[in-house]
Amino acid sequence: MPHRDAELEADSFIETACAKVNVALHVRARRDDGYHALESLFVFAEHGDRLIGWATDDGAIDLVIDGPFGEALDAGPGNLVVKAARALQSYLGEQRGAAIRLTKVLPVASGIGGGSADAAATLRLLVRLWDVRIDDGELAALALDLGSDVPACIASVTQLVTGRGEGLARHAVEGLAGMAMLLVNPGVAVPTGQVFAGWDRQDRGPLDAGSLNALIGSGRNDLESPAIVVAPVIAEVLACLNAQPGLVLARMSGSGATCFALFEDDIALADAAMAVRIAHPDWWVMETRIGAA
Ligand SMILES: C[C@](O)(CO)[C@H](O)COP(=O)(O)OP(=O)(O)OC[C@H]1O[C@@H](n2ccc(N)nc2=O)[C@H](O)[C@@H]1O
Ligand SMILES: Nc1ncnc2c1ncn2[C@@H]1O[C@H](COP(=O)(O)OP(=O)(O)OP(=O)(O)O)[C@@H](O)[C@H]1O
Repeated sequence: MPHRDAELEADSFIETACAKVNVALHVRARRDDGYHALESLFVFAEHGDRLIGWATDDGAIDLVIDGPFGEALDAGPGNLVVKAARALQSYLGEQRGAAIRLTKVLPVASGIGGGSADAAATLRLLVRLWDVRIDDGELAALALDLGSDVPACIASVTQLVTGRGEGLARHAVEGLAGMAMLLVNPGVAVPTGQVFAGWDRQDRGPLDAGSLNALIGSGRNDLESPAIVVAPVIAEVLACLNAQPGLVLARMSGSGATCFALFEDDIALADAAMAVRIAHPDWWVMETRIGAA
């Protein structure tokens, strides 16, 4: 029997788990629950991990992982895809299961929320596969239980995010959507908790996300310094990006180590991507653009 391309099968659904980028990330306070109160502008890249899924009748959640960063990940119960599926099943009392293939394109533990985006994409995928309805607020609560970045990854559009990650407001900034963006990771996994623990507890003030100029001029990533202590190579990535012609902004995303660079146009983006790849062939480089507001 000829091999059928899985993507052509009528009963499968596909979701993209787009990379999250914190254009600015202001840490305002350490909360009593140990988490930090943030103010951050989240944007999403047009590219990310890919999930394809089929509904099954036996209640099992079967995950297989491939892709360039697939080997770094276990497909067992600790995987955020499996955790998200189990959480939704138990919330819904759902008897059906799913077979899911995750193609891991984004580096793991890298500040661009790959795992969080996978968890959110899994929730979206299963809601479609199982044809179930769930209230937005209930879905957001399920998502927050899986990780602070997961609620914002459900909609994967530009949002102003506050609190630990639970305060979400859609927030278009003129000029941002469609902007050429380079993501660069030097290959060092940086644990989020360790970076927050290194924050010096100095509140450097609120985020002004009113315009691109404000985000560039007065926006910060307060986790940059503690992340550089954990992974000094981040400073090298930033220096390399800051030296590229046509640059609009270079900054670290999340808790690192991935840094992003926004460019004036596609040519500057392509030139910078090539320059970084030649200078640092071992770094991960992705050319993309900022998705819809
Ligand atoms: C740095 C960001 O990526 C910015 O978008 C997020 O705040 C982190 O989100 P995340 O990776 O989903 O983080 P979680 O899995 O919820 O938390 C990992 C660890 O990071 C720390 N953490 C996380 C979020 C937050 N607002 N304050 C924290 O202090 C906590 O020590 C927590 O145990
Ligand atoms: N499907 C998954 N993809 C990536 N990481 C996963 C996944 N499942 C579990 N994990 C675990 O989750 C942790 C965080 O992964 P993730 O890639 O989301 O980090 P991050 O990019 O630093 O996120 P953030 O920007 O939210 O801090 C890793 O230690 C990883 O082992």
